[in-house]
Amino acid sequence: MAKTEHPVKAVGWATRDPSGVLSPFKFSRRATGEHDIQFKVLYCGICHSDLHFCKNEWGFSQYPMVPGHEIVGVATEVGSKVEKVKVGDKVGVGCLVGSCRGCDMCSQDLENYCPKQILTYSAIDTDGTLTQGGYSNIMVADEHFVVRWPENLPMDIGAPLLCAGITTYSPLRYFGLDKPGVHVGIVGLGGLGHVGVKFAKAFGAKVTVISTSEGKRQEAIGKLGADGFLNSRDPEQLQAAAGTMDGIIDTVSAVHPIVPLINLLKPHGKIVMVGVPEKPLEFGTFPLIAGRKTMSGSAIGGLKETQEMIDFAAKHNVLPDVEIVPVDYVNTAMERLLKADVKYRFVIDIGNTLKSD
Ligand SMILES: NC(=O)c1ccc[n+]([C@@H]2O[C@H](COP(=O)([O-])OP(=O)(O)OC[C@H]3O[C@@H](n4cnc5c(N)ncnc54)[C@H](O)[C@@H]3O)[C@@H](O)[C@H]2O)c1
Ligand SMILES: [Zn+2]
Ligand SMILES: [Zn+2]
Repeated sequence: MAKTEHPVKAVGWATRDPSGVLSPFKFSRRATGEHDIQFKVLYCGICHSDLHFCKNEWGFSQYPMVPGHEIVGVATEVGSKVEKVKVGDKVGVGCLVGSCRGCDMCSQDLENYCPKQILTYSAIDTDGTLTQGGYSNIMVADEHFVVRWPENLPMDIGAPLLCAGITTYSPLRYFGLDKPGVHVGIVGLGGLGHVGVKFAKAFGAKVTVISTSEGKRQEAIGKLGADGFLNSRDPEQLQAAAGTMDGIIDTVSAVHPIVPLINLLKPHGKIVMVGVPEKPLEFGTFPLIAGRKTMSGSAIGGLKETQEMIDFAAKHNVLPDVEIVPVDYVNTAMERLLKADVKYRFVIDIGNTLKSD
């Protein structure tokens, strides 16, 4: 029988069932092991994956669930063998808290593709208990899965980099969309999309935002620095841009047409799916065949690359646009997220608004 009680008392906001409604929740965290870092959570971003998970839209949610995988705070206790940080240092945890550390993927710093990876919440930990995420006052994780937080990076604004940041940074890098001279399309201007635009611009690429919301045109170009904007509901605009892009990162969270996007690619162009709609997408193969195009997917990033991404963001001032909210606003935030009514990421001010008793 799995042990369910740990010695460290914790509080958070959890959902108990696929209604997805979150409410205060008392639970426990394990004692700090020799390789562990325990930290006081100060900020946690709200990712659309939290919403998919809360409502069991992917079919593998485990309850009760404290979501949150864009977690930033300050180390309060470190195990005797921890080398990465000391008490008082700023730290972050993203989507992963464990992996096998020995497989082919792990040995290439790709813990994100380890078959035994352990997600930050809604997963079974090595001791048989459920992992719980960052909508909580305290966190503990093996130092391997903890990121050192750069001194000059604000913790509130920077928190979304731990998922939205790495999820766009990693495919831009891996698929060679990280240099001047390449034309990158970013589909969906939400949490992931807006950070993707900022990273692609920081790499020197030409960036076109592809969105269903005409209202985002001005902001995409004027504020986020995109070079162009395509309204994906306007076939004429899409036709005019056909065959112009080297790569596309698709961040859309719901079912949407793919063929018009594939048509935007040059021959040998690549479309990388990072959004995870709850139902399958449909597409014919002709648009891929014509021009030997590639369709791929990408999941977050390994820990080495996550640290590299955070350091790059701090150095090049790649900062998410956030709306900071108190923890008791989280259900409203989820409703607004579903309606794409946020510019562009909610971050919960855990440190100042989550009561610890
Ligand atoms: N691959 C990964 O590792 C990874 C990591 C994080 C998030 N995700 C997934 O990426 C997706 C986006 O996450 P996010 O946090 O940026 O979400 P978000 O809600 O902030 O952004 C999603 C965007 O998609 C747009 N959109 C929604 N429905 C649409 C439709 N039918 N047609 C066109 N556009 C539509 C919204 O307007 C919004 O701009 C989610 O599915 C999330 O689960 C994947
Ligand atoms: Zn996420
Ligand atoms: Zn592994």
